[in-house]
Amino acid sequence: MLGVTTSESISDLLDRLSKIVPDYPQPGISFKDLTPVFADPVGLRRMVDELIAPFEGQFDIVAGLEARGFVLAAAAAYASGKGMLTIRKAGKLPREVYRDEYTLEYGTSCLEVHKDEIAPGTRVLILDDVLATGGTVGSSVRLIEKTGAVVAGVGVVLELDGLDGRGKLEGHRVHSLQVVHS
Ligand SMILES: O=P(O)(O)OC[C@H]1O[C@H](OP(=O)(O)OP(=O)(O)O)[C@H](O)[C@@H]1O
Ligand SMILES: Nc1ncnc2[nH]cnc12
Repeated sequence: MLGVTTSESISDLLDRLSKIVPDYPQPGISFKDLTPVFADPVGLRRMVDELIAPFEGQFDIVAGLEARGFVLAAAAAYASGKGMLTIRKAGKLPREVYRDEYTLEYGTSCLEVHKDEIAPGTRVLILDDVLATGGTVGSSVRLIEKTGAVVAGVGVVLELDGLDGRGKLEGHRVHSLQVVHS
């Protein structure tokens, strides 16, 4: 297994591979960089497997949130034999969209989804790398619900404590692989 013992916990694996970058992208923000985990073959597989395991049999499609969420969602959709719902930043989707503006830890943004991408009632598993204020995932929940689909659950690799992202997702099942101090 490429030098990684199978007994290593996901938390230890994330501690070993991820990087913390102080004052990025703004002073005062402690940025949790998961790109080294994406780059590691065992790391990527472990993250994806552990994100989808609690939701097995409970979702029809995996939603990926641009940009880092795409990495996890595409791999998870492939691994579970499902498709991926593409949720993009504003202005990138070519057909009619639902749009939702939100704030996140270091600014404001806007997400969009194609209006006709999924049928009403479709059970959607949302995956992203980091849950901070919950602005991004909360926005995705609203977009998915606008299409008439149903949020089956939310999976994130890192949940930053102290920012109450979970509080914005009341009524939804949130599974995080590691809770970290922000
Ligand atoms: O809980 P929140 O406060 O919303 O923060 C979490 C979001 O912030 C990051 O995305 P970012 O918008 O920086 O975009 P990127 O994936 O394109 O780097 C991260 O990938 C999450 O989607
Ligand atoms: N502190 C942080 N590190 C990485 N991604 C983030 N998204 C929002 N806050 C973040």
